[in-house]
Amino acid sequence: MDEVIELDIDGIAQGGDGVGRLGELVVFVSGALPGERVRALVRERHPRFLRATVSEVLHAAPDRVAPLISPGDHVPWQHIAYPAQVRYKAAIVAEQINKFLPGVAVPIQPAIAAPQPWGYRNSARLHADGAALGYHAAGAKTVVDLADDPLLLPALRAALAGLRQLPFAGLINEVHLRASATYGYAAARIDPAPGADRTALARLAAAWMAATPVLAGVTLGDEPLVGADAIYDELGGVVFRLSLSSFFQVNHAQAERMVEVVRAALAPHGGRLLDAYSGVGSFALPLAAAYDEVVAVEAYQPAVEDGRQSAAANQITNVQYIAGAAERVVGRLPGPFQAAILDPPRRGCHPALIEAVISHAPERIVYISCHPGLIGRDLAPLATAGYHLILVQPIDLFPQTPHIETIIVLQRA
Ligand SMILES: C[S@@+](CC[C@H](N)C(=O)[O-])C[C@H]1O[C@@H](n2cnc3c(N)ncnc32)[C@H](O)[C@@H]1O
Repeated sequence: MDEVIELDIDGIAQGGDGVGRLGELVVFVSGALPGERVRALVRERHPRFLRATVSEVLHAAPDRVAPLISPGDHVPWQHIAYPAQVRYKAAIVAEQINKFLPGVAVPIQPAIAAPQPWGYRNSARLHADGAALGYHAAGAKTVVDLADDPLLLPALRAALAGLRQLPFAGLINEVHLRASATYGYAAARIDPAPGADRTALARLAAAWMAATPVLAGVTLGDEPLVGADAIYDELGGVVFRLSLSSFFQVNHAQAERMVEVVRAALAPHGGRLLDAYSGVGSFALPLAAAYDEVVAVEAYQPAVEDGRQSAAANQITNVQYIAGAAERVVGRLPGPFQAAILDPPRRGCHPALIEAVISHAPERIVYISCHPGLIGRDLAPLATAGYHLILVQPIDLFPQTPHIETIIVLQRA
């Protein structure tokens, strides 16, 4: 029989679960908030901790609000009032840094709240299963059919509604939607179902575009199918060309704030800037005018192509893009660099990349994290090499979810 426990919640963990205790055991309870007493269903038992899911809230915290979408697995913090989400995120970052770098002073600022806690996402990855179209259920491969998603920008909600009217069953496996926040339109990439006929896919794409005036094009994987195969958006005063698979921050308003924070953190500018894990150049291109030269290193070739085309279209001539793994490329670059930006994917920086950056001895380093649990691991060698933290700035790019973005500025001693 399923085990039900009753406990008080007094903390919140990296990953988003409420935290309580049952005797000697720590219990991570999804859907629970600090200050609550809950009944919870045990999902996993480990020697020192349990994982459980709230089944009944016996005493609700003042921060609890009614969820907007059901079941809403992709918005696991929608039961938390938005100001509290922002507070919890800064607290999680501070706790994670203290845990991994004990004794290091952490100059943490309050998290920068998003101007729009809903209706901000400029991209979505939807899965199709027969006539169902939506996100995967939490921790499973089953597709939860999704009539609408208020987390998305209006152009993407229109694209989703347009596709749902059409006979897509058996033709598509996945759909990646990307919107231009600045210009208010969208494009889509279809990953076909096995054996789907290309002509039928082209007909579906054309019908989808006819039903959705804001949809400018549909690609089949990376190949053009009907209409546009990229979108254009602005960031930091630069017009970017974006293929449908290149990385671009999902929250445009907060990406603008990130560029501002990074620009201010690196002042005084001048000399050479290294932008490692640069993507299309979201920092490299807006900051180019402040440096003699910027070297942008990115492993994903389509993002490098987008970056080069964007640089040319904006008449930016002092940014050099290098396609390759940062951990192999950066150590071989000629120095010196006065400043470096490190913005790795969720798995954090490769240790060889950190060593290579240290060898270039930049005066200032901006490290951008989307995984607070790895900040301590990545910063430890920098701290040992004499860099100290001068700013820790969480910024909320992902309202309604426990994901946390943090900009960390380090200065060479
Ligand atoms: C979090 S994104 C940041 C992109 C960019 N700074 C931005 O804000 O748009 C991480 C980027 O690192 C790239 N990447 C992943 N592994 C890499 C590696 N080993 N070397 C270089 N780039 C890598 C990804 O393709 C992605 O574009």
